Amino acid sequence: MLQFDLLTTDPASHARRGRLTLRHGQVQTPIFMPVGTHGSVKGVLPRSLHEMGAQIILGNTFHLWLRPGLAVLQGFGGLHGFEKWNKPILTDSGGFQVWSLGALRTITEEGVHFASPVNGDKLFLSPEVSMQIQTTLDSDIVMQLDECTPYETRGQRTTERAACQSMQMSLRWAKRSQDEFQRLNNPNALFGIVQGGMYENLRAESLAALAAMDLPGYAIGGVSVGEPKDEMLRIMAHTPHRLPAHKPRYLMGVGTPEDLVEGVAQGVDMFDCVMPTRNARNGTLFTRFGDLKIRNARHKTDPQPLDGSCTCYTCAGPSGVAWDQGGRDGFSRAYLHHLERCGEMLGPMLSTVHNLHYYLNLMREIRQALDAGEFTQLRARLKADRARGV
Ligand SMILES: CNc1nc2cc3c(=O)[nH]c(N)nc3c(CC[C@H]3O[C@@H](OC)[C@H](OC)[C@@H]3OC)c2[nH]1
Repeated sequence: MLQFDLLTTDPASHARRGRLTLRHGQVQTPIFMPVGTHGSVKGVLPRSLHEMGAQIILGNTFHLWLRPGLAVLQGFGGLHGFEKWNKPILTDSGGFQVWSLGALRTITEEGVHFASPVNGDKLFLSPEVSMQIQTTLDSDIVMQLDECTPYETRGQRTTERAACQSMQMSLRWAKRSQDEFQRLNNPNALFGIVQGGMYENLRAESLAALAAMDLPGYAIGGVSVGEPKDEMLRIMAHTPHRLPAHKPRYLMGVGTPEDLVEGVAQGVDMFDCVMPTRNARNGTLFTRFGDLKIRNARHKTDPQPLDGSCTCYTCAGPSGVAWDQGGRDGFSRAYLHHLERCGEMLGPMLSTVHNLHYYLNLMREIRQALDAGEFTQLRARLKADRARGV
């Protein structure tokens, strides 16, 4: 079940404001979706996710299938009951993780045979098995099983012929996913995934075939897989706005704050990326004026918060009043630098709250600008601010 209401479209770009209604609630778009691969967004309490305005989070079929396993998840009625998240969840099909297993797997038309990296068990993942797992997880948005076409194969750029064969198998797997999804009477929403490598003609073929399947939503896969930035931007400029306008569009695995703004301008509604959470754990923080490395000695005595305009708990404390507005309840860069240097758990926790809040707040600002017809101005201001440097 999914309803997508298109609220406004920007006259000067492909940007649009929308609202997704799913079984576990509504999601305002454009939206960023925090990644919770193993059933938790690393280092963040669910209550903090609610406080910072997270509307939907991700889970991962592959990892959850291996651990804790379907029997455990079944006992809790699925992932919502297990991880105590009562808003929407999107789960990936598991294909991307199996691909990253490299030598440990054999791909056939039927599906993928591989050895569990957890305990060595011989496992088999097919479109049908992926649908069965995601039905047990009871996620609001289910991704088809696809093959994420690699950007390179043995150091050589993937050829058009190889990308075509891979894309066509993903189309056959989309059909098998849809048939199984319907056979299981899954009440949620199945998304197709556009492949085609870095070849616009193949992307067009993939999206036309998927559009004809009349799926509730569509993702653009096969990007953010190590390709040069200009290649990703080329696909981002080609594919999203060619997808059905009245269906949600999800760009998988993207990206930096600049990529999100550019993606919205190209017509993307939904994003996921491990960057805010993963970078937080290695001390790279996003701020309005650029990225900041908290381990750098220059922060040793700095009383300012990470970002003077930020109202997150890390920058503005319990009062939520930003430093620039006179708030002095936030944690200083000196303190965060100290925690990082000592390897204190609280360091990555506070950094993750800030980075996720930064991404979610960026999308909130974009939605507000689209509502006010000021997206072009916001896009220009964000670009200039981020280039200023911290
Ligand atoms: C980082 N760049 C990136 N390019 C991607 C391309 C694809 C793709 O073509 N097909 C599929 N099915 N998934 C993709 C994914 C998602 C990875 C999942 O893995 C987890 O993030 C790492 C997360 O699981 C909670 C996410 O679920 C949506 C990509 N991620």
